[in-house]
Amino acid sequence: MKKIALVAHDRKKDELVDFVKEHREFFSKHSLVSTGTTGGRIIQATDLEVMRFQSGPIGGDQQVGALIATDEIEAIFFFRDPLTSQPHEPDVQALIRLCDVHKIPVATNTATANLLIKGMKK
Ligand SMILES: O=C(CO)COP(=O)(O)O
Repeated sequence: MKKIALVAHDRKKDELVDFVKEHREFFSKHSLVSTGTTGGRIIQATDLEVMRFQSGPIGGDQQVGALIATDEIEAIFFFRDPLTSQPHEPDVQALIRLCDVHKIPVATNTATANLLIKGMKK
């Protein structure tokens, strides 16, 4: 089974946690991976099983990217903070770029995330 990746910048973590809680049943049927801090928050809030990588700024985004490159990711929910500059912005861009290279659906906000879940349920 391919994996779903869950990633959120600090000011978007509450939104992603709420989103995962709202769609707990859907996410419970998938294999989940996450960057370090985001994954910790989701585990704490939901009891879902999540494989955690390093925190984003120290390589976690690149670890998710590596799974895209090896065709192990089905979709990414990456709630980005568009109003705060990130020290690892090149890693963020690289992750989004790899989604486009490999045609992996990536939802960067709740509106798209809801549509993506609808599409994946079919
Ligand atoms: O920085 C991130 C995505 O770019 C997320 O990393 P954390 O989940 O470790 O905060």
